[in-house]
Amino acid sequence: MNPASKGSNMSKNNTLVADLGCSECSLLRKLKFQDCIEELVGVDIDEDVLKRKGYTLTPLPIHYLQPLERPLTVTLYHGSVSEKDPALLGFDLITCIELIEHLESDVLEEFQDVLFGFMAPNAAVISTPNVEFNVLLSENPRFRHPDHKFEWNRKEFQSWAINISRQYNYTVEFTGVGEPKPESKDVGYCSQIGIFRKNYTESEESMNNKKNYENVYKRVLQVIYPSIREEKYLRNVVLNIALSHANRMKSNFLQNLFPKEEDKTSTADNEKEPYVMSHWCSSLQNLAKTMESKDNPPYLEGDAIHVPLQTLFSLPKVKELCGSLDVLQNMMNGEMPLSSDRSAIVYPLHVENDLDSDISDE
Ligand SMILES: C[S@@+](CC[C@H](N)C(=O)[O-])C[C@H]1O[C@@H](n2cnc3c(N)ncnc32)[C@H](O)[C@@H]1O
Ligand SMILES: [Mg+2]
Repeated sequence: MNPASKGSNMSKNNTLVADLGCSECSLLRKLKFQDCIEELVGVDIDEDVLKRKGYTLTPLPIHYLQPLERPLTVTLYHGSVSEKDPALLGFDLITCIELIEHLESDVLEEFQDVLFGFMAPNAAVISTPNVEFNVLLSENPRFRHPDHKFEWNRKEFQSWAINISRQYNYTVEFTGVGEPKPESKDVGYCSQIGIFRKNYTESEESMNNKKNYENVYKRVLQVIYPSIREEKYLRNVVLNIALSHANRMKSNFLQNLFPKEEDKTSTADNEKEPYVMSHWCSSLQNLAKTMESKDNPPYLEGDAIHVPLQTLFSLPKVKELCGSLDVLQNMMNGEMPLSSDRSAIVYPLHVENDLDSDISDE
């Protein structure tokens, strides 16, 4: 879904985060693990780096085995932060980590307007080198990177940020990363950070106007993570939990019917008794007695072990994911043989006969 179609996202649970100048996508890879984020977007003017590193954001096999509880879409765009694209509207947070010092002054001016005037996220984080810290760097370079167009001291960055905040109705506070040693603490952080928060709620009319802008960014990657919000993945997760539990219950039940030699605590006569129907019945009666106190234990009916769905539904995770017994029944239906009233999974005993002889042979 295009984030732009979601309006201002002011009263919602899903969080949209974009990283401008995302380069090798290292921040996006970390943000992927934040449970509240449902849309992650990266933008960079360097298409090659996006194509080279984009694969690191794609789902792994484990994501299919253990789908996320929330939906998560990751999109990478090739484009310039000096251009307005409605794909970047409605975001909660936009980060620009070590980006602005790579922009020529005219591009920086356009970027200011694009970020704070057009994209207008609820919050923005901008980091840039603090040139005062450079005296502590071994080679003491003028600039830390050949592509830097400028490096600001704290006063320069703060006055730029405060001006912008006033102009676009944001509030800004400052912090940084990379503390100097105590004896040099006057130079400030290695990298300085401005955290901007929007002071207003954008009108629907203004949002709608912006949505009409033409899309100029080129999408180079979009991946949708498997999530239990999607029926097929939810079903897989529920069936995995419920069926492994059902299998365990059925095996325990069988074990009680046909105890291994060493498990038997019966009399000497009983130890010699072959596994004939009479033994079966007495085992069953004992089993029934011991399980009477438990809610909905497995039971034998006809020539099949029945595992009640109610028991599986009472597993906390299954209950949370299904919401109602009906939903669990529908998921099981077609997957496992069910009793005629659909209240239990049916495991025919004749299939187990081989197992029985295996057990008694051991
Ligand atoms: C120092 S890197 C950013 C590092 C990255 N944010 C991180 O945290 O690892 C600067 C990035 O900004 C990108 N960039 C430069 N000018 C840009 C522009 N006008 N629009 C979008 N990205 C731009 C560069 O291609 C580069 O990948
Ligand atoms: Mg830089």
